[in-house]
Amino acid sequence: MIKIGIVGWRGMVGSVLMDRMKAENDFSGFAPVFFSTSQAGSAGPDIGGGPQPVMDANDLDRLGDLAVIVSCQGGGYTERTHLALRQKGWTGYWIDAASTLRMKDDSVIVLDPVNRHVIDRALDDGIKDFIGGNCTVSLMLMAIGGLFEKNWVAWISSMTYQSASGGGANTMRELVSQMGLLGDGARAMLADPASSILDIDRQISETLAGPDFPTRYFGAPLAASLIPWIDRAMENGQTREEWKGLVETNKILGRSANPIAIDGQCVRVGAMRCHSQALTIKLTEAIPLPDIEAALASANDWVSVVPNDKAATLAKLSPAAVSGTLSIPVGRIRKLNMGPRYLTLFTVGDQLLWGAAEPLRRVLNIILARMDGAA
Ligand SMILES: NC(=O)C1=CN([C@@H]2O[C@H](COP(=O)(O)OP(=O)(O)OC[C@H]3O[C@@H](n4cnc5c(N)ncnc54)[C@H](OP(=O)(O)O)[C@@H]3O)[C@@H](O)[C@H]2O)C=CC1
Ligand SMILES: N[C@@H](CC(=O)OP(=O)(O)O)C(=O)O
Repeated sequence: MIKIGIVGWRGMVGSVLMDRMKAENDFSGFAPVFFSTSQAGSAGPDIGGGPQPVMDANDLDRLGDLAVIVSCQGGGYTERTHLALRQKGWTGYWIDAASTLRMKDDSVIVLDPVNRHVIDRALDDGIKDFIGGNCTVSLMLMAIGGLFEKNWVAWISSMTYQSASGGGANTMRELVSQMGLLGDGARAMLADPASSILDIDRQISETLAGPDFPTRYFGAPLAASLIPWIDRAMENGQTREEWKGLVETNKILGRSANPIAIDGQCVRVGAMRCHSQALTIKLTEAIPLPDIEAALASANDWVSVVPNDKAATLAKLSPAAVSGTLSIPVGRIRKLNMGPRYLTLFTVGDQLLWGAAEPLRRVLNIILARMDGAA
């Protein structure tokens, strides 16, 4: 059986990946070898039949013995390990969640429901590095891939509402701690129906500004607030998260030489693990709304069009409705006052599933099928 190394299975993306691989029975097709930078020798995950042994993720000789390595370990590990393995002559497939290798010429950003043709061509060409895309970009493409397929997109402006999970496990914990403190501070007044809403509001503001309010990971309150900054600064005034929108989207679509303009503002909000985004799209033609909805809905098995009414929107188009699922609802679809070529829509997706883990397990299966076929 083909030996596949899995590094980073303990982390947040890795845990979601493990859950999905178990749910889809992926482990029946190969022999997994689990690695950790800190837990070598301890009992590893149970994929049926008891805990698996855990190997040292810094052991290049053992890694070099594998046909495929899947890493959800982080960019630092990729930097340390990928090049060192390649320099030792390792020619296996490297599948990674980290952004480190995404924009390299000899890597492909994977999102097979959207760019299966790019992945297949890369495999034909002998490419060996297959990297998951930025979560916001992947979720946007899952939502509006149908418009790109038709070549109806002239440009996009995206305004995002990104969840705490994008910052990692500690930021999710910090958001919940912040919410808890706010609730605790206001509890007595909330229990008294005669209390003044302005007193409650004052109490919330005091708690937010208090010295004990936990902001170590976000650097600012997120609960009862938001943070219009994600990732580090670029020289042109964008954040790096905003920069990824254009470069990664066009690379995924295989059109970096003739890019579609994409820009906007990326904002962290108090959702747990679903990113939402409002898109303004300039269409190449004045396409009628029913045609647009049909193209969106038929692009892949996970996207669905939500009718533009209040009941459907509240029921289906929110992080609370989507969290933990592979669904990609697209709603609030309408033409803007600016004219018939200006479209707006709103979409939500789980950033740990389609935004991180799912494209990785799917490209692993694509690669395994190729290797099987070649054997
Ligand atoms: N979070 C996200 O939304 C997304 C993340 N990514 C990328 O995926 C990579 C991994 O991200 P993420 O999963 O958030 O990272 P985590 O910090 O959750 O996990 C990374 C590694 O940290 C180590 N670790 C240390 N302490 C613990 C602990 N208490 N519990 C679990 N693991 C621990 C584990 O490695 P070890 O076993 O070696 O100690 C683990 O594999 C990053 O490159 C990130 O940029 C990509 C898309 C989305
Ligand atoms: N930057 C994303 C999460 C992430 O890990 O992105 P990337 O894989 O591009 O570094 C967010 O904060 O929501």
